[in-house]
This record gives sequence, structure tokens and C-alpha cells, in this order.
Amino acid sequence: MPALLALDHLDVTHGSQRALHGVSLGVPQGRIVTILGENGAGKSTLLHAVIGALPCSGSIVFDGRPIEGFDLEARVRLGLSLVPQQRELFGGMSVEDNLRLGRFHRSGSSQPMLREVFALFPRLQERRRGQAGTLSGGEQQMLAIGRALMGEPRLLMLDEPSLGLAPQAVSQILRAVVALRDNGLSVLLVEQNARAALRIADHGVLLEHGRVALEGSPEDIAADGRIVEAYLGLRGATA
Ligand SMILES: Nc1ncnc2c1ncn2[C@@H]1O[C@H](COP(=O)(O)OP(=O)(O)OP(=O)(O)O)[C@@H](O)[C@H]1O
Repeated sequence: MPALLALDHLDVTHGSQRALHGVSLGVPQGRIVTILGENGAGKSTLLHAVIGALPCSGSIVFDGRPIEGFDLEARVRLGLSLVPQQRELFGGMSVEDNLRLGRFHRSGSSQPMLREVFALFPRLQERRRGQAGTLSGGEQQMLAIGRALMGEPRLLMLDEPSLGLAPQAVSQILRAVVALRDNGLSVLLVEQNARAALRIADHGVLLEHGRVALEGSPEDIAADGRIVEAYLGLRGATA
């Protein structure tokens, strides 16, 4: 299956510190690829480089087109979307207005996508008039993902969507990610909750100190007990 996103020898430097060393990986159309790794491994750096928020060297090809020269807005228009770890919601605005903001770069009515987001996350429909800042952690993560979906992305990048959430909320979020994949969306999922991520992913990549240390099917990665114990932090995580 051709890769929708293909990274080749990506290098990123923060000041004098190299955060990514020649990272190559691909995200096939309609698949979930998960990136695992310890704190500081370079996972967020990778997502920020792909969306165009960090300068990098190497090649980034999206849907057959090199996009290294594209700025962030152009990449979003092409169909890349990032849900950052901090979610970056507007807490004083309503749920619905936060969602509408996700369509800033698209013309046409918000209604069809609003309906789709509410079908995926009925809880957001119930809370549509409420302030985003009053939502629970799980609801805020739904809203952050929903806002990204409003722009009709082709590649959804999620930076640790399970962070700080109760197991039930993690399950809900990951079930939604699977539903999106089953509907044809491509997903690049950064997670520290390796057990949960490997359960839903089609392919896994382990980053270590900014390098790809292991790559393969979720089964292959999960079967590597030594690496799982040492690096993936499977400490009874649930989903
Ligand atoms: N803005 C920055 N300036 C300087 N160094 C940075 C910056 N952002 C990240 N780093 C460093 O780059 C390396 C990779 O960080 P990154 O946040 O990408 O890791 P991560 O795998 O996402 O970790 P975490 O799970 O903690 O978010 C770390 O050593 C980090 O300290």
C-alpha cells in the first residue's frame, strides 16, 4: 500500500541539541501508525516537524508531493492536522465555537462536519453550548480531536491523546480513533501508553534518543519482551 506520508532521513535540531537523527518512516493510507518511546525520545519533535512548526532537514512527502518547503498553513490546507499534547483549546469559548475554529481554512458550511463530529462524540453535542474549560479531561481530548476533524484532514496526528485520562476515557478516545481509521483516515499516533496503542495500531515504530530503534507489526513489537519491558513502559497500562 503506498504511503500517504513518507519521511526520509529527517533530522531536527533544538539549538545545539539534535533531537531527531535520520528518521525514516511511512504512514499508509487508512492505517494507524503508532510512535512509541520514552520521555524525550523525540516523538513530539517528529510531529511538530511534519506539521511544519519546526525546521528540519530530510524529506517529507505527502501524497506523493514533497512538502518540506510548505509552511504550516499550507500543510494544513493539504490535509495534515496535529492535535498537540496540550490540546490548545479556548477554554472561555463554547464547545461548538472551538469546533468551528477548526474550519478556519475551509470554505462552506460547518454543519456537515459538526454532525459528523457529534456522531463520533455524542458527549460534545450534549455539551455544545458549555465552555470548553469546564469539560473533563476526556471531553477536552474529544474536543481537540473533533476540532482537528472539522478541517477534514487526510492525516491526523495525535500527540499522546491518552495523557492524564482515566482508563474509560482512554478507551473511548481510542475507539474513536479506530472508527476514524475504519472510515479511511490515516493516523500517526504518538503514545506512551504502549499497550493501548499497539492494540489499535497497524504498525509500530519505537523511537530511542531520536532514532528509530525498532519497527514492525504491533505483534512483533509486543512480542519483543525485552524491549517492551525496557522501553515501552507497559506498566499495566489499560485501555
Ligand atoms: N523547544 C525545545 N528546545 C530545546 N530542546 C527541546 C525542545 N523541545 C524538545 N527538546 C528536546 O528534544 C528532545 C526530544 O523532545 P520531545 O519533546 O520531542 O520528546 P518526546 O518523545 O515527545 O517526549 P515527551 O513524551 O516527554 O513529550 C528532548 O531531549 C527535549 O528535551
